[in-house]
Amino acid sequence: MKVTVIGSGYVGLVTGACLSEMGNDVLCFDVDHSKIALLNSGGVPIHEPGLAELIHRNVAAGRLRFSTEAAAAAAHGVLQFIAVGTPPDEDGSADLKYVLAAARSIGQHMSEYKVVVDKSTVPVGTADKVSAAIADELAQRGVELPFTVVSNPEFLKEGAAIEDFMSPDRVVIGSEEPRAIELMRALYAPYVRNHERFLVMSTRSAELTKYAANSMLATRISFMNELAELAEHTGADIESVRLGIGSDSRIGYSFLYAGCGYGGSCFPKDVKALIKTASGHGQSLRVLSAVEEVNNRQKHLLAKKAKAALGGTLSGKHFALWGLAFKPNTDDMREAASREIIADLLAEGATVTAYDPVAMDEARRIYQDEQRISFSNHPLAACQDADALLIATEWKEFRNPDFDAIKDKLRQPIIIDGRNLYSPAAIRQQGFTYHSIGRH
Ligand SMILES: NC(=O)c1ccc[n+]([C@@H]2O[C@H](COP(=O)([O-])OP(=O)(O)OC[C@H]3O[C@@H](n4cnc5c(N)ncnc54)[C@H](O)[C@@H]3O)[C@@H](O)[C@H]2O)c1
Ligand SMILES: O=c1ccn([C@@H]2O[C@H](COP(=O)(O)OP(=O)(O)O[C@H]3O[C@H](CO)[C@@H](O)[C@H](O)[C@H]3O)[C@@H](O)[C@H]2O)c(=O)[nH]1
Repeated sequence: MKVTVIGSGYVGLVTGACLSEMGNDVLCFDVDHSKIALLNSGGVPIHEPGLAELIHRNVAAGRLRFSTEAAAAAAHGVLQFIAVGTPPDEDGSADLKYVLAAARSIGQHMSEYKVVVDKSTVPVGTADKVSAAIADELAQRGVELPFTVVSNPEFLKEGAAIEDFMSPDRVVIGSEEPRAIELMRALYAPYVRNHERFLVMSTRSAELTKYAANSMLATRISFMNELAELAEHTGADIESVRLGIGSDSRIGYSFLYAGCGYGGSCFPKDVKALIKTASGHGQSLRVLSAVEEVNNRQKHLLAKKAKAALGGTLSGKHFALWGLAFKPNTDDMREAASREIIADLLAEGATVTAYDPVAMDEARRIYQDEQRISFSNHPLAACQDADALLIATEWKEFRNPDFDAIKDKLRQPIIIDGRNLYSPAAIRQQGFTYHSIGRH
């Protein structure tokens, strides 16, 4: 099938690469000329396991191309995927300017039937706005052409994006138009082996499903983070509690890890946007507001623990920080807990040496004007003369470090672990003062 993907960011590239892998003829379009130039010269702008290989293979096979030509993009696919960003507005609601610009671009250039697929995460009612934008462009051109707008939210996780796209838990299609539904069913047939996992519903239900999924997952995390605090007060261990409740098949183990807060380009923005959608309808989402509040507090916890561990002041102290990405296997630092931790430490007069296996280029870009943070190419070297080691991301390589070497490097053997990587008893036996989340 001929497919155009509008937006060659995280979701656009994964979508384009995975659709071409199954034999579709895919054109990825982006208004960012430097990004397309990079892709056309064999580069891949994001770190995602398996993505570069997939892109290179399908480009070589002639099934995947990149372009900045809006007219060529609109002409290419009968399916036009919109996968552009929906960042938060100043008030927290999703900013639709990129989505509507993409819709208008289709309307300006299309010359035959198109199925326009909203893959971006968009608030309830956006499919109607996309429809109106395309219809408006067609009217301005004085032409009448058929098109259908379908909602097809994306549920991939960064770091496991290819696998999530290739073997999805479900594919959600919001449409009531049989022709469009059949095209989508044919496109996704190789990926969705269990037909019950191809869920067709109204566009509005599909749009809300995406926010509901992310909000539910964020709720589980904040719930556990709040209980972790209670565990600290009461002498319970949040890890034991996680195992105790996760073994109930109605609850399950996923997304119950307490830590230094959820980040990334999705949970914080989508929780905010859903709260905003509800308030636009005169409804207050009280549970979700608490989820956000708990998460905001959680991101400040590591600096608070560091301050308490170092006698009540951070001024003049130096810290090693392991982990900058918002989670492992990505270089993405959007809304990462590390950013709040760094901000808190610097604000109180401390300095930081940070290490991350893949996010250091991104961090150097973010902190290019900041003298009080430096970077080390080795986790051990980052610990040199630090008053404590802080851990913000659970990269695999942090799980079994050389504790003796860490102790030699640190000024004081203090570890403040925002991801509960080590056994508190074992690490204390090694001579460390160890602070984690919700454990003793
Ligand atoms: N990143 C994720 O893990 C993830 C997962 C599921 C859903 N989503 C959602 O998917 C959407 C895209 O997210 P992302 O992380 O890929 O964003 P991104 O910021 O990585 O990429 C967006 C791309 O769209 C391009 N763009 C903007 N306007 C354009 C236009 N008019 N025409 C062509 N290209 C245009 C930008 O130049 C950019 O390259 C968002 O709504 C996001 O919430 C993201
Ligand atoms: O038990 C847990 C699980 C996750 N996290 C944190 O939650 C954040 C988000 O993690 P994750 O969901 O794995 O990453 P994303 O790539 O942001 O993926 C989420 O957001 C995407 C964009 O909408 C969705 O498509 C995915 O289904 C959804 O999982 C990260 O900071 C994690 O450290 C925890 O603190 N505890």
